[in-house]
Amino acid sequence: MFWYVKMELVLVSGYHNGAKALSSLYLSTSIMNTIVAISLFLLPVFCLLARRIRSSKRVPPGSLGFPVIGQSLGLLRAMKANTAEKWLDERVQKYGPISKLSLFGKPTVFIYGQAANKFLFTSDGSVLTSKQPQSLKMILGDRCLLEMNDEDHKRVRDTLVSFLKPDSLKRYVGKMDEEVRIHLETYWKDEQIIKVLPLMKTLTFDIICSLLFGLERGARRDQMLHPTRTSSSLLSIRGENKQELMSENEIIHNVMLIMVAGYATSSILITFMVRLLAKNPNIHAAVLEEQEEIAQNKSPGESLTWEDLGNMKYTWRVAMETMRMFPPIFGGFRQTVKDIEYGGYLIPKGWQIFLVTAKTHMDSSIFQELEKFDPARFENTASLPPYNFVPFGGGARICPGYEFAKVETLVTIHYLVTHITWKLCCTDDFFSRDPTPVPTQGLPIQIIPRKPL
Ligand code: HEM
Repeated sequence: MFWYVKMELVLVSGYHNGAKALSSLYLSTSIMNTIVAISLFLLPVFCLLARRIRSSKRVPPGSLGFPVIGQSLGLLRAMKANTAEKWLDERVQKYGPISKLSLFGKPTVFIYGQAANKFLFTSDGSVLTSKQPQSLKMILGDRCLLEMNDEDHKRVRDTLVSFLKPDSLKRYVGKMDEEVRIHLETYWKDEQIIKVLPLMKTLTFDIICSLLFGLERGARRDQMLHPTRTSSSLLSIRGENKQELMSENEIIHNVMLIMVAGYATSSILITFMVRLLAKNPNIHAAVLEEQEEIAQNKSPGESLTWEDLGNMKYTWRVAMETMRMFPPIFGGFRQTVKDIEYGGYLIPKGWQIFLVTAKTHMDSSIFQELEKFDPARFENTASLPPYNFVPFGGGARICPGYEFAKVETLVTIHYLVTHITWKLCCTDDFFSRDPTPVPTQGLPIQIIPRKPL
């Protein structure tokens, strides 16, 4: 702008002062031209620099730490020591609710809270993609749901979810009932001391093998550990016109995902319910009362039905309160597709977002008396403000195994409370995160049979 005004002044003075002024005008014009050329060249550079300076000012506070390592070891150590909440609270105190750090080799922004949950669950693939840390990707494969987005994600998810819908689940109840009984008869007998977590992992693994992959007890189940030899029912999935709905890689990678996502989470939920019921005799008594009422209407050996599960409302509240206090999954990762603004900060394209979804479960402005194990909180779930209680995530990626997990948990707790009692044998009350919560020594308990199965 400046060069243009100056040239106009020179032109006006040249009109009044003759030839001398005219030559001066030519000189000024050529200088002006040079300035214009330089300015045109520098302007974009200047704009770029200005943008960079502005952007870097708006990236959230915090430090990216050492290259590659960043804060990964600090977080992993805190999780092992069961001090992850404290570790995160210290970050919040130091940097505020949104801060940058580096996790698993990537620049990351840590966010939490109801608004953060809503943002993550409602953002589509044009803003955030699902990308897991490299280590998880190597285990599960790059064609599993957690690595897929938009149309691809929808296609594969719709196919998988058909196996997990209530219509399919209604047919599973009898089979689940059988798996649970055989498991309890085999491992939970006499007055012995057993470890709950490894046994629950065996049970939930067996249930998935049998119900989702059609693998009955015996050597064939071991094949699931070698996915390339899998002959699961998922492999035979076809569309209405017999066309293939998923590629072979997609089937293999999602079989792996369902195995891991399905058995590692439900086993934790049931293990922590066993722990909390032992510590809260009144709640154990109320669960027993509900389950005995159902058991009394059954003839010996008759299995539970879908309708019976609908009558286990109190027991499911106990499960929800267990997941509030000890969520099997306490957070997740996404990646930005473009520069985005969140909470007044800029999160650059390609950065990781680390959202600790379950931090709202331990927010005293949402749940009173946080440390109290109180299933009554869930008597009226409609009164809970949205995006605060999110053990199964939310939005397009909400856990498709939610109903499946509910059925296996209710069936297992039914047979546990009606057939045995137990007391904790742990010498401490400790658990670490790996990344799911893991009680000391797998939670040893002394079992006392009540009545035979
Ligand atoms: C108590 C039990 C369970 C809990 C607490 C749980 C929790 C979750 C959460 C929080 C997510 C969302 C992760 C994210 O947004 O990044 C998720 C996803 C998933 N869960 Fe579960 N889950 C459980 C049981 C199961 C079971 C039994 C299955 C299968 C039989 C299963 C299969 C999956 C799959 C396939 C996904 C990925 C969905 C997608 O990306 O679209 N889960 N689960």
